[in-house]
Amino acid sequence: MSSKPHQIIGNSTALKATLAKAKKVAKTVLPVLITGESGTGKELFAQFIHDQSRRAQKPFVAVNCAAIPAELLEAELFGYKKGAFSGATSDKDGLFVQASTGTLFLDEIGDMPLPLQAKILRVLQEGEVRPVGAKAVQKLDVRILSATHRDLTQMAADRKFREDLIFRLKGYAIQLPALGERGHDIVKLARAFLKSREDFAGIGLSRDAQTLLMAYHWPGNVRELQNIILAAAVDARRNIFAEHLAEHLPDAIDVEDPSMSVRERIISALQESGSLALVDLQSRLKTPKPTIHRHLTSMVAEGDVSRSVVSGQTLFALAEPNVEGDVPQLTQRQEQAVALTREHGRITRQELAEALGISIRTASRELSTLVAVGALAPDGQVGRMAGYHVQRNRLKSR
Ligand SMILES: Nc1ncnc2c1ncn2[C@@H]1O[C@H](COP(=O)(O)OP(=O)(O)OP(=O)(O)O)[C@@H](O)[C@H]1O
Repeated sequence: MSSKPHQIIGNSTALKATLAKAKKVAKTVLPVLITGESGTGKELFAQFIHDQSRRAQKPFVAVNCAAIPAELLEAELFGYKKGAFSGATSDKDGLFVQASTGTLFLDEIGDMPLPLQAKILRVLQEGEVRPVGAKAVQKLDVRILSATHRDLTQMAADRKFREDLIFRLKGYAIQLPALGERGHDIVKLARAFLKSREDFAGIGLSRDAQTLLMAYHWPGNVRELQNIILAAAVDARRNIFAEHLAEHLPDAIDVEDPSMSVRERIISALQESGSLALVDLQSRLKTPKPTIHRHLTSMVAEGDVSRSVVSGQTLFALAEPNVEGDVPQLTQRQEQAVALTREHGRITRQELAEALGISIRTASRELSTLVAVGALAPDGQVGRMAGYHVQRNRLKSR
């Protein structure tokens, strides 16, 4: 339970842009369709739009269309008259009427059965509802918000969702970013979840736990983060460490080396495969496409990665290492790293971090850069055991 209900946590660029849209549309009575992966906060945003609207003091009624059996959904939404069916022992207002003058939030709208879609369309078009078994219609004044994690346009193409209903629902569209696109919000959210719980008061997040949180791809988004943080907090004493989290993470991550950043994982995937398309990188790294794309764009700009189009498909590969005569400018620290590697014959991230007095994450980054410029070569081992040696004849000292 959150101490501040409906507070939307995060100040990443992606989240702020979405919040700004939500605030603007809240001032109107346009229907809003909120899309985004499961657990990204669609219901929270719906509540936020209502709270920011002129209807804030009026009812906010939410219904999960996927949770109510199809045969009950109609009566639930439109209400019914006594005797309309067996079990209808008295008149009952439907959710449309209960939300009157306020907001009705149709969650998981993509799961609404087709016959009911037609009825909803009629209600939205005509602004009136007829309870099951009633002769008369009731006028409505309801603002409609809806949400789905499904691709309604694709569903319409597959004839599973009515296109005309999409137009009615989508007066304005808000697409929520996946958690993996929200950068440091992940740690902010994790802290907020711990703080909001009396039973976990005082439990902190160690550095390695934060690094792991940032490195994980969060297929279940904020809901998954919340579950995992709270489960890890049960095992922790004062601080949550990476191993507490790792125990509860369902998907593979290089837990041995949580400092492996998206860039490092891109480099390692390209080292293994030669060249890959964006979609291959996405499935290997289990990281959202926009995140990988953002990194790839700057890696191409920095000359670490090359881009080519083969049979209409864009492929990415590690850029050719520098050859003699085209000597990259290394920083002093990078030169020290090369010298240390030469001295030891082979070096790991941990050894480099210790020798230079830097964090493992920074050491990893420096090693990746040195691999990308052709100064060092990896020895093929993974995680904490990964070692690097000097790439002979590739680099001249400055
Ligand atoms: N930015 C945020 N700040 C604080 N809490 C958040 C945020 N985003 C999501 N949450 C919390 O994460 C949980 C999941 O959010 P919510 O139920 O709104 O997601 P959803 O997108 O509607 O999921 P689904 O599609 O599975 O129904 C909720 O407990 C919600 O309060």
